[in-house]
Amino acid sequence: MNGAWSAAAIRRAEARLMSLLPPGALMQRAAAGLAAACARILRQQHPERQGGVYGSTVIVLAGPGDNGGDALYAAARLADRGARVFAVPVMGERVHPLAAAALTRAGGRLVAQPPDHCDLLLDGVLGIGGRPGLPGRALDQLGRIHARAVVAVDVPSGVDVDTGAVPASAVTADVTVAFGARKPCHVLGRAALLTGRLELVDIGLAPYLDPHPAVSVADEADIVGWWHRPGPDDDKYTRGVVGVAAGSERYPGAAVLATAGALAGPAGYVRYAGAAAEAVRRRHPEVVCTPTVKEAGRVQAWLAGPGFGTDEAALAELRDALVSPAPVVLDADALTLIGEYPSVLSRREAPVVLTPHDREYERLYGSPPREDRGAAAAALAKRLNCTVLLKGHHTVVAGSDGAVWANPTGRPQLATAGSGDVLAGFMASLLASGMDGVRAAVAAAFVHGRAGGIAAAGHRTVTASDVARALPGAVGAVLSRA
Ligand SMILES: NC(=O)C1=CN([C@@H]2O[C@H](COP(=O)(O)OP(=O)(O)OC[C@H]3O[C@@H](n4cnc5c(N)ncnc54)[C@H](OP(=O)(O)O)[C@@H]3O)[C@@H](O)[C@H]2O)[C@@H](O)CC1
Ligand SMILES: Nc1ncnc2c1ncn2[C@@H]1O[C@H](COP(=O)(O)OP(=O)(O)O)[C@@H](O)[C@H]1O
Ligand SMILES: [K+]
Repeated sequence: MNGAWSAAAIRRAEARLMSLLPPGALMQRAAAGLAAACARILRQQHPERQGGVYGSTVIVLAGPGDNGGDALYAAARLADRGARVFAVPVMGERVHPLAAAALTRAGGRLVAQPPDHCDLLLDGVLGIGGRPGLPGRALDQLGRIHARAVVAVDVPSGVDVDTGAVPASAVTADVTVAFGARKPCHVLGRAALLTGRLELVDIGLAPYLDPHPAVSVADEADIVGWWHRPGPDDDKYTRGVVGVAAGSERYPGAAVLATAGALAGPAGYVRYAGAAAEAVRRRHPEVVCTPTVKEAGRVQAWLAGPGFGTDEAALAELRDALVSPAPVVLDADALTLIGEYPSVLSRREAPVVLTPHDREYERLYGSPPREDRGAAAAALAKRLNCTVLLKGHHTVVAGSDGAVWANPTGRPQLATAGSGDVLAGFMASLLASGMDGVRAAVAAAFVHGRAGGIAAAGHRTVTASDVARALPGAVGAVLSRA
């Protein structure tokens, strides 16, 4: 598991580590890692030039704090290797004095107006001490400089480090070189998009970090650890039976896609309950169909909602699914029904996972999700005592205990009608196999995102059926990667 730590937690760890090191040592570690990352980028830009750094033009936007210090020290290292370096103080004349002196000694220049083209722009305006928004001088320079690559130092300046919100102007980076650990802005919300590719520089902070990150990020090893692989004593029942209450005569496709998602998961048996049995049987002969939830028999997890409507009959089906002691995933129309009749959840004790997109979230919570998407998901999870998977770019999962996970996979091509049905069916299969609600949501988003990647390879257009077809391959890729 990877994690992201708040600015305050990073500062606590930094204080512990710093007390054991000579003054300035940590900043030198950071600057050395940053300079190495910049040199790699310059080498990729100019493979013909020896080393890549010599003869390149580097501009530093230097803020008043240690973030500017890191940038200036790194730029000094690049100047030592023959880069032409121009540093622009963007907060009056306030810059890290020792780092500025090191840059000047190495042949770099502090200027008010740098060239308007460069190979690399180093954003050293603000780090974890920054409040959202950029100083005017930084904005002016960002507007006029054409950079072949923008590298953010630690975080893209201007973002809200602890939430990933971007309420005001901020830097858009190609690469962010972060020190010691991820911060929430690297993995959550719009800030995660501004981060670009993330490179972590190890400055020795890890042993001093709190054991629990503010935001967790799953990796392949987590999914492998949570996955129930069938053993010699398993049969189709012990692997878990998943029930899918989805689709209708009007929307049979939702049933087909949700059952396709369920079939790609670890459960051993998929039951379908609803009015789209004909379409489901035609596409998936292995699915056992009944007209209603009550007639479906026992399952270890239900999915209810996609395409099953919001009328009386749908509400009755939803109530029947919620009566069962099995965990339940509620998606789409079920979320609309819960918004209208919140009392149907009130006597429920077994786990529930809700999978809203932003408009569904608003129906459930009464207002749209805040830009702090981790807090938004956690607030809904707490209020309804459920697990919440808030969809979108960088999907967020929150448990009712406040735990927040950011999904690192996925791509905008997944925003295609029906892809959420596939996700919900797949998640229900994970629940049926015995995974708990938060893990099932985290693992489903992770693998679904990978399936989107496989389906979109080579810039192919992607439909929900493509995502469903790619899911078994994505499962295989994830389970064999760790
Ligand atoms: N932690 C670690 O382990 C390590 C940390 N390291 C580095 O230190 C960085 C943190 O440095 P930092 O604490 O000096 O804060 P930083 O973000 O540079 O600037 C704060 C200054 O900006 C100002 N200011 C704030 N918001 C503003 C705004 N919107 N617009 C304008 N001004 C604004 C604010 O001024 P104020 O108004 O509060 O007086 C204050 O003076 C960290 O990100 C990493 O790069 C590494 O060197 C080594 C290991
Ligand atoms: N901009 C985006 N970038 C990445 N993934 C996205 C984006 N927008 C939506 N998604 C993903 O696409 C899926 C869409 O689900 P949903 O909105 O429920 O669609 P539907 O109801 O049509 O099935 C979700 O997995 C969501 O996280
Ligand atoms: K920065």
